[in-house]
Amino acid sequence: MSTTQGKVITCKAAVAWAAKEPLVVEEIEVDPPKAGEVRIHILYTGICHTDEYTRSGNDPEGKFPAILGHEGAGIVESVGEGVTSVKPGDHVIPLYTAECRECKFCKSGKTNLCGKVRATQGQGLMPDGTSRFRARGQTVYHFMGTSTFSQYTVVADVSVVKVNDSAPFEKICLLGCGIPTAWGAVTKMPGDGVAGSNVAVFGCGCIGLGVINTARTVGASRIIAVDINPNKEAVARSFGATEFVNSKEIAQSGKRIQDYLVEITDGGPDFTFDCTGNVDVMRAALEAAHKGWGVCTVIGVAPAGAEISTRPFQLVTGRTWRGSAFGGVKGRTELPGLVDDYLAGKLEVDKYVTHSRALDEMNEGFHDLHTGDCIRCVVSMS
Ligand SMILES: NC(=O)C1=CN([C@@H]2O[C@H](COP(=O)(O)OP(=O)(O)OC[C@H]3O[C@@H](n4cnc5c(N)ncnc54)[C@H](OP(=O)(O)O)[C@@H]3O)[C@@H](O)[C@H]2O)C=CC1
Ligand SMILES: N[C@@H](CCC(=O)N[C@@H](CSC=O)C(=O)NCC(=O)O)C(=O)O
Ligand SMILES: [Zn+2]
Ligand SMILES: [Zn+2]
Repeated sequence: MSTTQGKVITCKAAVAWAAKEPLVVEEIEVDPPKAGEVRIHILYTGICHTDEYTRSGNDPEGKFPAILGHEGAGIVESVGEGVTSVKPGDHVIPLYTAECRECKFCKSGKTNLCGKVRATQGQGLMPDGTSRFRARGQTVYHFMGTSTFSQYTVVADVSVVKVNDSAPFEKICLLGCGIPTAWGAVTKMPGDGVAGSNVAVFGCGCIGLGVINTARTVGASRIIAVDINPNKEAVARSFGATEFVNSKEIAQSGKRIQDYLVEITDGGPDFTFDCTGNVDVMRAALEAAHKGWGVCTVIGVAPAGAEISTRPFQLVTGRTWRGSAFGGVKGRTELPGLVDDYLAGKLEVDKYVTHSRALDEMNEGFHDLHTGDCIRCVVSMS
């Protein structure tokens, strides 16, 4: 039994006190897990663009003060009553997409979206409607059911998965979001799959590069990377892109990027992916997709109030617009296998970690996201 079991833990966390403000690394109090909950000692966390999206005030579900972070890995410190799926000492990854295996969504076999804790998660609360975090005497909200920017966090038992304990935490934290999101968006494509097809990927950040890498792994023919930053060409090619298009240059030449892509691919790529969160890009990605069968997958998360539009004719003429959350991956069922694949050298992870930071440098880590050469910044929480 751990010496902290059943007690309030005082530790450090990066607190987002208000939208648009830098995070403040300070002492917080973390309550013990209640029934059906798990308290985790977080060792490493990645910073995803979605954390920045919420910090910046663009998330309609954003609540403040909050502890952000959803791409972490750590060790179970203690469990609440009735928890049998994990135990103290287990190496785990928190899941922002829960998997209860009992709800209508889980039982449908059609989606990875679980309904068990999603409503309270969106309110920044645990399933009983309360928070386990306090700072400066105030209640602090949870985020995405994970809050990995704290040295200790509490999650629902359906929102955590035990993984192979020989895997390095500083790498497998990326299995909490970026890697499965990209991997699943490609490998779980409905229909005949992406092998042998032409693909266009808009946005060459962690997600876009992961989509490119997975498309290469499954045997796509042409993989066209599209970004506004010319420096992304080399990195996109190193992840498997066969071509690079600077969409800013295409626009400056007076052409729409979708028309250009249709032109150079004899009718359009078979599969396109938005990995930017920009609704104009989502439209271009849909309209670039091949008439009759092209499929556009939206992965990017758009700001509050933004809406997508296109002429319905684009859909009438056989293009499909779909979306993908956490790559369609069922975390408790599939993440252990993905971690094992990483350990077996079958799944790329290391190459995405370009920057490392200490917890006290969390804001510098957010700054890294905007430098153009950062795929993922991993923060050491100790
Ligand atoms: N659906 C899901 O489950 C998930 C969604 N996401 C979302 O996916 C998106 C990508 O995340 P991530 O890879 O971490 O973010 P990044 O910011 O690292 O990557 C986005 C990339 O898109 C580029 N870009 C921006 N505008 C355009 C444009 N008009 N045309 C082409 N490229 C453009 C950016 O360039 P520059 O750097 O120059 O701005 C950057 O290279 C985000 O919206 C994120 O919130 C993330 C994880 C899971
Ligand atoms: N809170 C936002 C929506 C944010 C969103 O779409 N999140 C993605 C994961 S992004 C990870 O980096 C997701 O999984 N969505 C499914 C879900 O159930 O949230 C808003 O309200 O617009
Ligand atoms: Zn994310
Ligand atoms: Zn469920």
